[in-house]
Amino acid sequence: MSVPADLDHDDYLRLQGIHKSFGATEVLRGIDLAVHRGRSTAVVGASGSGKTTLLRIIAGFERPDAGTVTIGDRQVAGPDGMLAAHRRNVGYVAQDGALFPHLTVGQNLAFGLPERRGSAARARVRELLEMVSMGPEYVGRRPHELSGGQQQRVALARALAREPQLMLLDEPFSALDAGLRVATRKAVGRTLAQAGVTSVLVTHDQAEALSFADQVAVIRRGELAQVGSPFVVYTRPADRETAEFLGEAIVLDAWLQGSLASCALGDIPIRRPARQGSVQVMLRPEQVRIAPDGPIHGVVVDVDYFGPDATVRIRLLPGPGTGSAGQAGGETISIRHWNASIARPGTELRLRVLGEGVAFAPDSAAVSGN
Ligand SMILES: Nc1ncnc2c1ncn2[C@@H]1O[C@H](COP(=O)(O)OP(=O)(O)OP(=O)(O)O)[C@@H](O)[C@H]1O
Repeated sequence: MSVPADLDHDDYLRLQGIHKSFGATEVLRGIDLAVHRGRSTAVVGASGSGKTTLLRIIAGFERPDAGTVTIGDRQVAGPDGMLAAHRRNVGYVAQDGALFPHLTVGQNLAFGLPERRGSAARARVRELLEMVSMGPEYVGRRPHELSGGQQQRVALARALAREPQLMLLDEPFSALDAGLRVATRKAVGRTLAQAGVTSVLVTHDQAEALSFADQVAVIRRGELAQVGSPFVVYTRPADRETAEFLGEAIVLDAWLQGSLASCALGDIPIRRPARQGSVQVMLRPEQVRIAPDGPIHGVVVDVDYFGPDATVRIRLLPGPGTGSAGQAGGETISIRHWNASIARPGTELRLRVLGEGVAFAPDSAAVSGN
């Protein structure tokens, strides 16, 4: 198969114009995505948005209706045909790890090796376990004698056994409880980065996507709504739906003049505004701080406490600091604060906004689900 002329040499995986329907359901509608060699991309989206279908197309388990998949310098799916899944040099880790339950850890790992027995195989099994931070004492255990996190790490080690250049991870941490999920995710991320393996993770968990990957691709109804670094997609989301999908957002009506959006939280600087006049301005809750000398006045409506911090709902009051557009206050916003006890309902507070906001078209719809 051909080498595409426009392949960026830093890209190890490139998808161009991928379409896929199942019967009358159009699941993927023109996906373009490039993943740099040795780097990680998280594809994040709501249930049913097409994540798994996309991963299965990259793996070679599904055929795209249109578009091309290029891995390394080889087009593996496109008008010229399909390269079989087992010839793509791709590892795949599913949600449940899918270890063989009747085989030991050592046998599960050896399954992927060209030589399954002998001292070389035993040494390689130990090396693979080491890569996922597990000692040789696990070799003789069966999957049911491991924790969920250990099972997932063995599944990753098994997928690494064939030394794939590309690792595909389909919600591999979602069955783990919160603490284990974070630790396993870190261990897996470190292992893949050290091995120089290019990886694509699909997840519906925004925090997981933002913390795991160098690049985040937000998928919505079969299309990529935005692709960028975790910092950029979180702080400068392309639209309101993306903003609200990726985290909590404060969205207020505003009037944008020059690079200042005037709203109930005062005049908010906007980075490179694309429009002027009537807009909606978006801030992340952590950008609004309680400050005794802050220019914005508000009154606490209620507090939702959950450990490291609390969500404090605040009704904004008209005050000297409110925007020049003449908003009279009355909007309610939710912010985060570490000390729930200073924010009892009815308490008057003063607020300060940090950093820049993002402006969206005024008719931006709120999240509609999928
Ligand atoms: N083999 C198939 N035949 C028919 N429809 C399918 C098939 N595979 C997926 N679909 C449909 O395609 C849509 C996207 O499914 P997909 O599994 O890719 O989504 P997802 O984003 O991974 O969702 P989830 O997070 O729930 O796993 C769904 O509506 C699903 O029902």
